Parts: sequence; structure tokens; C-alpha cells
Amino acid sequence: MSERFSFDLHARDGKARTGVIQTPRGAVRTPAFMPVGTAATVKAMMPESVRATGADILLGNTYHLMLRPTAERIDRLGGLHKFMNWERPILTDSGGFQVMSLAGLRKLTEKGVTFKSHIDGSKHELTPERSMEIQRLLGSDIVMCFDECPALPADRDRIAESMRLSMRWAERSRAAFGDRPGHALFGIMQGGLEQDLREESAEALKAIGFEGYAVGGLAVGEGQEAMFDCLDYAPGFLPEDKPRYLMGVGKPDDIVGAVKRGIDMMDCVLPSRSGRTGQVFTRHGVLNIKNARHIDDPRPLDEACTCPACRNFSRAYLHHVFRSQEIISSMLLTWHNLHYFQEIMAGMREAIAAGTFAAWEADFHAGRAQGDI
Ligand SMILES: CNc1nc2cc(C(N)=O)ccc2[nH]1
Repeated sequence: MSERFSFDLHARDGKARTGVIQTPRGAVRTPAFMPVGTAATVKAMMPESVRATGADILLGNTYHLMLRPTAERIDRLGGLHKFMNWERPILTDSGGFQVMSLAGLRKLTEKGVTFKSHIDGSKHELTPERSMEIQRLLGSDIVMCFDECPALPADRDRIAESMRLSMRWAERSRAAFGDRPGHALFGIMQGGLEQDLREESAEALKAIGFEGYAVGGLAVGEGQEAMFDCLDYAPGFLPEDKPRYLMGVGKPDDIVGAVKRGIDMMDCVLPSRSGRTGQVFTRHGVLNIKNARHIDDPRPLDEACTCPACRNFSRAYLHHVFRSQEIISSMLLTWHNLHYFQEIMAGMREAIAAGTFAAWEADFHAGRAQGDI
């Protein structure tokens, strides 16, 4: 285990990169996918099961945890790692995105955001300083700057104004974070789909200096083509030698396209949330287990998959327990989806190291039938 936070790039293939982030709580192999552990749990998964899928790091949500059970209570109980029995790295978001997407009665000023809890209507405030304090109390290994992520579509002036506010908040986040060896603070690039504003944001963040850099403000309704157009230039504005984290992404083909364009880390609720709705991701495409066509199907979800759902259960059984709203349905489908997402990451890491990413990507796309399978 390293006492420091560091990032070592091992290989490149085109713009795609593979390497390792070292932290005092363990190594993170990149490109990395982070399962989302919103309320101190990856829903329907035991922590050891999350690890068994291949995850090196998971994401915790500041907004949810500050409201319930509160950061102070988690701190008193030994921090988030101990609280949720996950002793490997945790990245926490700043709360900024979820305040704007979940909370009620929000008021945004230069200082920060005041809002009402979606749980009980109680009043709260998030500022760069309070977000840093919460993430410190949680004990997270990678802390995210407090920022504002404007909803798209938005006009250029709004995007510019919002980005510049986030850059001022990045300064304040850096100042409030303090000197915490072994912990990292990541800046978040904003700027919407405006190339010049993205470059301005990157320059502002580099002038402050961070241990890693996120591409924020995407996966907010712009669509894959627009997101990839932005990713064709935005990662290149960021330092080569620091991790690049694309927030909130995404479907398997989004993830592959992002890594191809130079992204090292991603997080998304899709594999876990969709597992609970019966949506199953496989190397041959997507299926929904609730479809009646599975009712007598003795085959596994994916013959080639080694997860517990595919090794031990038929589609007919998974259809039955989904239809019966049995808890095991969410457990098995979440496990399968997370396992598959980690299989994609492992395949890309290996391909980039071998210089065969283009062939791997062609095989990835070739295997995916259209629609249900
Ligand atoms: C699900 N899409 C998504 N876009 C995001 C953008 C941010 C951001 N801070 O710009 C954070 C979380 C995000 N999640």
C-alpha cells in the first residue's frame, strides 16, 4: 500500500490510456468504472460482492449522506469505509450536481446553494467549504470540487457564467481542502459544448492545480454524438499525467467511446439501477428479463459470463423472480450488470496494454445485436 496518492501511466494506444492510481487504501486500475454507492451501499450488493465483480473503487454521494445519516454521524462511527465495510478507495462527489437535480427550493448565490431536503424538507446549505468538510468527515480518498453543472440545453452566456462560478468555487475548494497527504482533490471542467469555454475552464483548473481532473457537465441530455464531439477535444486540454474522470457515464458504448478519447475513470448508476428494473447488459446487447419470451428459457443470460447469475440460474428463473418481485432478482441482475461492466474495463485495460484497442473495440461492437436478444 502506498502512503501517497499517485497516478502511473503504463501504456497508451491512440488516445486510450491504461495505468494505476495508487492510494493508501489500495490501487485503482485504469480505465476504471466506479459503481455508485449512494446511501453507503451499492444497492442490492454486499461490499464483498462489489469487489468480486472487479471494482477497485466506488462512489459515495455527498448530498444523500449529508442528509441521512449526516457526515458528522458517519465520522463519529469511524468514517464511511468502516461504516459501509468497504476498505478500498472511495471517491465522493461534491453534492453540487444532486442538489440541483434532487433538492427542493434551491437558492444559488456566489456563496453556494441553500436548499430543502427531499427527505424531510429541512433546510441546508452547501458551499465549497462545507462540501470539503463533509467529504473530509466521510473520509473519502478522492474528493470532488464543489461545482455547478448547468442543465442542457442552455445558452452560451449561461454556460460561461456557470463555468466561471465553478472555477471560483474550485479555488475555494482547493483552499478549504488543505494539506491532506494520501488524499486527492479533483477539479471539474465545465463549459458545456463550447470548445473555447472548455479550454478556458481547463486552463483555470491547471492554474490552481489538482491531483486529478474531471470532465463535468456531460451526460445531461446532450446525447452521445454531442458528448463524443466534446470528448474529441476536452480531455486533451487536461494534464497528460493526471487521471481524467468523466462524470455520470454511462452505457457500455458510451464508456468505450470515452476511453477511446482519453478518459481514465467513470461512474454511472446504470448497471445497478437498470438491474433493479430487469434490464440486463450482455456482450450481445441488452435484454429485459421481464419480457414473456424468457418464461421457459433454460439458458443463462450469457453463456460466456462467469457471474453467479449466469453460472447458476436460467433466464426462466430470473424472469420468475423478477415477475414475483423477489429480492434475489435485484441481487442477481445487479451483480451480473456490474460484472459485465467490469469485464469491459478489464478487456480495455488489457487491449490498451497490448496495443490492440482498435481490434478489441471492433469486436465489442460486432458482438452487439440490435435491441432485445
Ligand atoms: C448522469 N449524468 C451526470 N452528469 C454529471 C455531471 C456532474 C458535474 N459535476 O458536472 C456530476 C455528476 C453527473 N452525472
